[in-house]
Amino acid sequence: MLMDLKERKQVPKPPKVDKNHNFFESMGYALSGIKFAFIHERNIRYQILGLILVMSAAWFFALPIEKWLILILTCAIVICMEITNTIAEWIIDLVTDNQYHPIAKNVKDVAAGGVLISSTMAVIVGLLIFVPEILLFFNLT
Ligand SMILES: Nc1ncnc2c1ncn2[C@@H]1O[C@H](COP(=O)(O)OP(=O)(O)OP(=O)(O)O)[C@@H](O)[C@H]1O
Repeated sequence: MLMDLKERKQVPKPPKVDKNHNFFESMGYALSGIKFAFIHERNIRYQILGLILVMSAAWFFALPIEKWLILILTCAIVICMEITNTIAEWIIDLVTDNQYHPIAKNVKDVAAGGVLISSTMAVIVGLLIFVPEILLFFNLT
């Protein structure tokens, strides 16, 4: 009887492939997805570091709420585009089994283009918001 229980404990749970049954289950898998992306994607780590630096600078310059909102939304767009790019890369690698395909190239290039556009816009937004603050801080206006 004791042996039975011990053996049963060692049986690995089958991988989950059905739908989530409640909000907390969905949340748990979403958080593990973020953790996985953070561990495996260097760019996401850089972007989260960038988010922390931008938020610290916003706090340092005591920016008004409107500018906080713009910065938060801009950072969120960049991180979400990076996550979309990561999804595209993994799906392509899964489907092509890492073999060359011209459509796979287009999908990956377009996804990377989305990241490039959002990051470029984020840099412009950052310059527009922070350059006047820096000039004011050093009395250069
Ligand atoms: N299966 C494939 N078929 C055709 N081209 C591919 C394939 N896999 C990758 N490529 C090409 O190589 C490029 C880099 O792909 P890769 O998956 O390494 O992205 P990455 O360098 O990890 O991107 P990131 O810098 O966003 O993490 C793609 O943009 C694409 O042009």
